[in-house]
Amino acid sequence: MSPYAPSESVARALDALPRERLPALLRLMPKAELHIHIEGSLEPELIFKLAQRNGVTLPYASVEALRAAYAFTDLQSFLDIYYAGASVLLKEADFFEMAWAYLERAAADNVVHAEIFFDPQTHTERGVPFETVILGLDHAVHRAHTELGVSARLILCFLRHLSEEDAFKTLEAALPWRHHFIGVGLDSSEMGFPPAKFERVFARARELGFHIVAHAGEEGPPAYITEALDLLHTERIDHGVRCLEDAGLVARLAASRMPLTVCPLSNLKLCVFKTLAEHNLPALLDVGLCAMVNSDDPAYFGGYLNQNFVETFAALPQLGARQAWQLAANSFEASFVSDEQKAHWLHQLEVAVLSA
Ligand SMILES: Nc1ncnc2[nH]cnc12
Ligand SMILES: [Zn+2]
Repeated sequence: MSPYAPSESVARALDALPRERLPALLRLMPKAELHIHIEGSLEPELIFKLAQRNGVTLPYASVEALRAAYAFTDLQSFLDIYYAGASVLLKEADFFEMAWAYLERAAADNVVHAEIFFDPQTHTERGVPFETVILGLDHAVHRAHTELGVSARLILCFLRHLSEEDAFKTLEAALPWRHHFIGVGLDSSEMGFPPAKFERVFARARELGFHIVAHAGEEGPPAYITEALDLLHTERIDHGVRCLEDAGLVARLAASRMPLTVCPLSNLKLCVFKTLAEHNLPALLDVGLCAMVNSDDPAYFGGYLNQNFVETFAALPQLGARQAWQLAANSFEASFVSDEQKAHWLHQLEVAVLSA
């Protein structure tokens, strides 16, 4: 059961909202974004600008040619282009500019809080120091707080196609900047790289006091979700949409209010679901799971957070104002902030519904 059910007056307002006013509510309601890879917010225009500034040659002739290559068949076909795009990031100013652009877009979508993934190994293996990455991102995070009123935190992700030893080295190299990130995660190619491979490095991260999240059940089987829970002791599951294939797992996730950071447009573009109309988000909510909507890699998947909300609700008539509330409330519940902060945003959500 969600601890954030709407009050009676808010429930009445949600039930009375005409369907044509739903997109406006989705846009204006405050929400948290908990699954966004900052390298996945790098727009083609910025890729070309940074390539020119840094003297990096791209295997695409133009912005249009690059965009035309965004026709993915699965996760790996996307990751190949995503890592190529990230190769233009060399200087602290580049990381700042990328994160600032995302945070400005997030603010425009009424995102009041973002927990942002970054992939240090994508950069350190090209010779970019960890310090360059973290200082650029941290600068944008601070500026977003003062200039945009958006709170943001960073989560360091290990690439699961690399070794656990490499992840250990990355964690140790990051420790001088440990106050600049709040958690560790696990991303990149899922199939064939089960969470078990990273059990020891996540144990070390937990010992150090970091929050723990992991991608699981995006393309991989429900067993990977169970492993992430049992071996990595995750506090959230990123994606997790394949959990519905295992009824026992669903009962466990629901009973523990384990958050699932669902990314509908990502699932569509990576062919996890053939159409948005077939997405299982309504089913996830119906069985009582703490799911919410996120953009994953918005520059590659056709939209930022509000676009994800609006397109998903347009495709799925089962999703109405009650579900909009639930998804926003779940995003606050699942965030790594204080209960006082969550209560504050929930109040803002009530105000937004009553004025919609
Ligand atoms: N959707 C995704 N799954 C796994 N790794 C990723 N890295 C960036 N986006 C990702
Ligand atoms: Zn992701």
